[in-house]
Amino acid sequence: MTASVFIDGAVGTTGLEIAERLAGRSEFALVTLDEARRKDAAARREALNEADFAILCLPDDAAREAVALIDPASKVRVIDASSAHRVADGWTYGFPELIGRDAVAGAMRVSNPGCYPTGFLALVAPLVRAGLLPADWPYTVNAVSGYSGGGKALIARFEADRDIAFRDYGLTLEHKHLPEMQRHAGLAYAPVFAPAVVPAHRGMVVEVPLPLAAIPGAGSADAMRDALADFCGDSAIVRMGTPPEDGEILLRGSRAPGDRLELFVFSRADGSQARLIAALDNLGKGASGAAVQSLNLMAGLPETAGLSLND
Ligand SMILES: NC(=O)C1=CN([C@@H]2O[C@H](COP(=O)(O)OP(=O)(O)OC[C@H]3O[C@@H](n4cnc5c(N)ncnc54)[C@H](OP(=O)(O)O)[C@@H]3O)[C@@H](O)[C@H]2O)C=CC1
Ligand SMILES: CC(=O)N[C@@H](CCC(=O)OP(=O)(O)O)C(=O)O
Repeated sequence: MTASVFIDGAVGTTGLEIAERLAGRSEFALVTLDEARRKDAAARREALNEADFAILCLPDDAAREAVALIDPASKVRVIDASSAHRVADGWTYGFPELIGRDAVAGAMRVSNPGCYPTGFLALVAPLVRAGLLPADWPYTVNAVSGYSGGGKALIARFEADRDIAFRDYGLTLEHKHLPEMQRHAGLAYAPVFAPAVVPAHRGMVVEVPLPLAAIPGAGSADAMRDALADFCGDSAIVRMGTPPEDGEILLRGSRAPGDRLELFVFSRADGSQARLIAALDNLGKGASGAAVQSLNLMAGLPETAGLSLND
């Protein structure tokens, strides 16, 4: 049977990439609103309520508005790519590797994780669960993203001003991703989060530095590698990266789209310090790839269908 899918925000950065991943798939039929009607509340209400699945690729306020347009009796199942519902009651956090594939498969309302939290949570949550990192340590997250992470507005800005070599931001220390990082890793404190943007279209590197010798109860770097490998299991999407022989992880301006998330643990020979690093595509496992993975599970299909998992 073919399921209908309405992407609200279909011409935005995330929406377009989801449509690309669904194109040509016979299991899904895309419902589209033309340019004149795509922001019309009545047209959106009808499309939202009649679809089998609605994927919200909208700013937070518009995503909340879309949910309010849904009749409680509607059969529609929702995946929200925005940050509006990531710690909200009644929503399942769409990180199947962390929350459980069955939980996502059975959910009516799924909130897609943020791109930075995807990297952070994959590194830290399994180690907290395994007792290798304490829940009450004040963690730090350093991250760089390609400019598509900021949607159409940031893409336009970076493409208009080729002189920006590095953009440090989040300087109020109140980034919207902090609540989901804290909640879904089960931490006592929100991490100190230092995000930045570089002049690459897509891709991101998320890093958690660990002064292991000073962290009460921290496990060894080897034990962390083993625990993260267990977390990856036989997933085709999340895997341990091969440590680079040249000792560097590059985010190339020409990075191809991809839906993988790769995890690394680097450490000093004396074991006193480690750096946990996650590499992903902000538009892949960080957004559109994750939404399609959850959609696949909700539709009872293999989780990797339509995803780009080539090296
Ligand atoms: N880019 C990324 O890497 C990631 C994005 N996200 C999240 O996904 C969501 C979408 O982001 P992104 O695709 O980057 O953003 P974009 O700005 O690229 O796209 C958003 C789209 O929503 C449309 N829109 C805005 N308001 C309404 C409305 N009231 N009704 C219908 N359409 C509307 C916009 O229209 P118009 O074209 O006219 O502006 C635009 O096409 C955001 O919440 C974002 O935070 C999450 C993870 C990663
Ligand atoms: C580079 C850049 O600006 N990135 C965005 C986050 C992208 C993302 O994950 O989107 P959500 O808004 O859905 O969480 C930011 O820092 O706000």
